[in-house]
Amino acid sequence: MIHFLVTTLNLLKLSEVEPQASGLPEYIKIVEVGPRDGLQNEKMIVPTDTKIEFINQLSKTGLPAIEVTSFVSSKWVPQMADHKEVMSGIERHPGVQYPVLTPNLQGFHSAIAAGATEVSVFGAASESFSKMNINCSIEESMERFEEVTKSARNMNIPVRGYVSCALGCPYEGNVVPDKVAEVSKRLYSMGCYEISLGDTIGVGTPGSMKKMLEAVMKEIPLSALAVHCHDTYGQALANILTAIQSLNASRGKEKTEEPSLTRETQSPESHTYHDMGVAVVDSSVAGLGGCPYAKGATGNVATEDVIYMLNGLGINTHLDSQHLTATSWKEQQAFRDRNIII
Ligand SMILES: CC(C)(COP(=O)([O-])OP(=O)([O-])OC[C@H]1O[C@@H](n2cnc3c(N)ncnc32)[C@H](O)[C@@H]1OP(=O)([O-])[O-])[C@@H](O)C(=O)NCCC(=O)NCCSC(=O)C[C@@](C)(O)CC(=O)[O-]
Repeated sequence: MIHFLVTTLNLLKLSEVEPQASGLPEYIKIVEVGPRDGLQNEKMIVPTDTKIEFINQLSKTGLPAIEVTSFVSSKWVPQMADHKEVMSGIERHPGVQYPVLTPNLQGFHSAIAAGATEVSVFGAASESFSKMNINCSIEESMERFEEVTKSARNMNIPVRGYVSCALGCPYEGNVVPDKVAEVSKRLYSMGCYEISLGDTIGVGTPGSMKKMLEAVMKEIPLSALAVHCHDTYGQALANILTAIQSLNASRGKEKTEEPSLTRETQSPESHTYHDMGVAVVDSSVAGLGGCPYAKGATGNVATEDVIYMLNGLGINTHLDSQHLTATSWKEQQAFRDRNIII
């Protein structure tokens, strides 16, 4: 409640801001990660039909992208063991992207067989986290992702790339921005159309977010970046606000090499991405989330809170926030009815 009141009070001031005048993007694309990042961390397995219903409800809210599941080993993440059933069971709405996580070629082929039309590879800027999360070094992960992006290119499947631990690692602590930039550049160069920078354990602050983005933007264009914030220390909205503000002063190259499938070709509409801040934000309804291999990390930033802030800033998301909040609430009730605690 206090959080809600504070947010409301701040937005009374922020709503007077003109997006263009203040260097904010006109439109921000929300990538909903609740069904994957949210549910992967639940203690109790969410039934497959509940997941499918959850995703079908989310599809009606106008979200442009909903991360559905991950094609990972069920021994590593039992919550995602029903990936094939979920992927093939959901209703697909025109104009909505339904990406899934694929750590290697095996996952990629299973995802495609189940009907996936977009995949995400997920690397890290920390060696220890890479080993704990996907059981290989950063270098080995890049070799696997090269295989995935090569196969994806041949099939015209867009690939998104994650860089976890962009603002800190649960095993190594501090992560230097240059390492985040290096891993991001490799993913972008191999053809990932967008790089989502993950504050996996939610330790970032506006200060560290700015420094990290400055380093990454020297290597890849702003138009290919997304932020993925967890809210462990209540910094997620402040970090997102930092990321979406104009970062012109620190921008390096606007474009290096063009990946085969760009965000513009994937977005439901064409938007202005240049001269503003980051224009893609990952979030999770009801703040679901966490990574099973990042102990202590709490949920993602709540989609409802992000939309509320962006509405107040006059930024378009093309989302029905009331419908979204109702969906989130209804899903919480559905999970509670089945004794699944969120
Ligand atoms: C990557 C592996 C598979 C390597 O796991 P491994 O044990 O090193 O793999 P392997 O190649 O040695 O194979 C061992 C077994 O796994 C199977 N296997 C191999 N690949 C697959 C696959 N794709 N799907 C299903 N099964 C697979 C393979 O068939 C074999 O089965 P067995 O013969 O023992 O029965 C494992 O470490 C894994 O599944 N890790 C997933 C971890 C995960 O999902 N973490 C959470 C997501 S990351 C995250 O949340 C962060 C993010 C993205 O949200 C951003 C942020 O917040 O920062």
